[in-house]
Amino acid sequence: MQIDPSFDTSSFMAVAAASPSSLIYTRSSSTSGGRIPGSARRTTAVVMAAGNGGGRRMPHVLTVAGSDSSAGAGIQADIKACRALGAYCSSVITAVTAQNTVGVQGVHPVPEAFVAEQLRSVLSDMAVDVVKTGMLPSVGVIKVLCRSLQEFPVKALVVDPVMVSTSGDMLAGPSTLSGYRDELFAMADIVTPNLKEASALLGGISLRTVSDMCSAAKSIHNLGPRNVLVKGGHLPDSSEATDVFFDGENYHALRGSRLNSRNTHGTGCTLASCIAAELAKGSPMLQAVRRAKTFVESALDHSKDLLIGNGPQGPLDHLFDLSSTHARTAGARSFDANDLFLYAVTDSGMNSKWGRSILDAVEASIEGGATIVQLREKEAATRDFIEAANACLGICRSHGVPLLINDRVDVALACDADGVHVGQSDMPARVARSILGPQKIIGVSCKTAAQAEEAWADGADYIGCGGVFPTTTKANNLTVGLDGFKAVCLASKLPVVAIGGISSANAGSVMEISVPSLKGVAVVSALFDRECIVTEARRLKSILMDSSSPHPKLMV
Ligand SMILES: Cc1ncc(COP(=O)(O)OP(=O)(O)O)c(N)n1
Ligand SMILES: Cc1ncsc1CCOP(=O)(O)O
Ligand SMILES: [Mg+2]
Repeated sequence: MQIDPSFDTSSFMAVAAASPSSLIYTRSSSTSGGRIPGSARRTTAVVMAAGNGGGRRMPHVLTVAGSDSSAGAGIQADIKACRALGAYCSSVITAVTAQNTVGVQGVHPVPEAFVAEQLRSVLSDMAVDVVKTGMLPSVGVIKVLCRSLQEFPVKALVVDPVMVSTSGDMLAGPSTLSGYRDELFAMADIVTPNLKEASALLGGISLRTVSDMCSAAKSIHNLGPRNVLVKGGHLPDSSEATDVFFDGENYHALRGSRLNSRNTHGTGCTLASCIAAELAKGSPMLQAVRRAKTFVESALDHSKDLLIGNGPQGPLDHLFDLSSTHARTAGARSFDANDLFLYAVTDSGMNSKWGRSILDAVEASIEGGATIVQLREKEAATRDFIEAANACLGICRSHGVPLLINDRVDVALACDADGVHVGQSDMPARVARSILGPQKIIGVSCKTAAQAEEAWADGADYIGCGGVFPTTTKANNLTVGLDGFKAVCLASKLPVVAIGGISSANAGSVMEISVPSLKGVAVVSALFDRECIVTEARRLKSILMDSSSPHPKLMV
């Protein structure tokens, strides 16, 4: 164990506390310094063994970054952002900074050997999924990190090449550029420079347009990372905040509106941490980037009237959703409309045709990328339905995928599913809402703008609109066609998922109508009446990803 020479070792000592699971640092005049006594190490090991016996795993991000005393950026932002997206975040501190909403008043780097020790402590024990880097104050720290990652490989590495703070203060000198370019980038799954950082990495070139950003993304990609996101938040003369994502083949312009707010401190750290959290949860890269961007936009919006500090740059409230936990009891709901992206609806007839259990079918759809599952079991006896729903819930919960029950509010209640989907001849959404309470998800089938308006007024969370195309899965179902579907999307105040006759052959044409309320497609036969559900789900997802970019791909 390393001790910082400036640390007053005479006044602290590590002792094993009476409670076997904790180590407490107490003030003492002993000369045993900061070393963890052998007995304490053994105690820790015993607890570790006991703790590994079973239980719930959480997606785990390790942030390697600097501490920001104002808690708007750095380690503090990373921990809050990861938690907001459902990931655990451990932290290795590379520097302690004194900063506030005015600027950075001081930087105190942590000795490289102690960064190495922190890395070893976390990586050797905690089953980290994704490492995210922020402020790396020296080439030495970068080298230490690379060595640690070679010794303890993780699933993904997200590199935010932090150099300058939002206030314009230097956080890592130009000497770190070679460390990024020659060592770290080759190990990175994604690098997320802003315009200034991209320019610095490329020798100071000027970046003024989206086309410049594409060229910069390509040049940075040539340095080794698998993906590059150049953030254009500071692009001059633009009313939009366009980021360019490059995966080595395609460029995606990810557009968002530029929000006028004083509270933007830490948005870069937050974005990279959200990407890391999404990757840790299993999202593919582009989806992780999109979700991260959506989260940052929401956090910016929720924080625009926050008053913290007297300087020009205030922090975000990353945990704004906690306030809606209180609001939820008063009516607001927890529902992420992005979950409608690839909506899998089960069919027992198709499962028996292919000799599959409902459990295997649901599991395969999730493995292939389904983002929400609906059990539509028209023939099942109530008891069997509840049993199947309980089993499917186990799978869905372990993957963070919501599970809805079609038609049967009683079954949803019995198994505590995430919600229900009801049609125009099922229980009215208003009644379902009063029975299920404010936190459950409620979807309603709508074929007209008037029905969409009613669903909204009844307190639904989303609408399913179709059949967009003819289908044999649902008898006597009226087809609304792409035009009818688009009209409902335009009128709907709720997010919309398309349904009816959708397959990999036409999913692109649905998403390309590009109305903001359209969030995804719901499919039955295109997944469950196929030989390999995983393959079909993957195929559909990749079509959806390619066609649902807010703006067409930019090819340069
Ligand atoms: C997502 C989604 N949209 C529409 C439906 C159809 O529901 P409904 O109109 O009640 O018809 P049935 O599915 O119950 O036959 C759906 N299930 N899911
Ligand atoms: C349940 C439902 N509601 C409207 S169309 C439909 C069936 C969709 O099935 P498929 O995806 O096989 O066309
Ligand atoms: Mg129904």
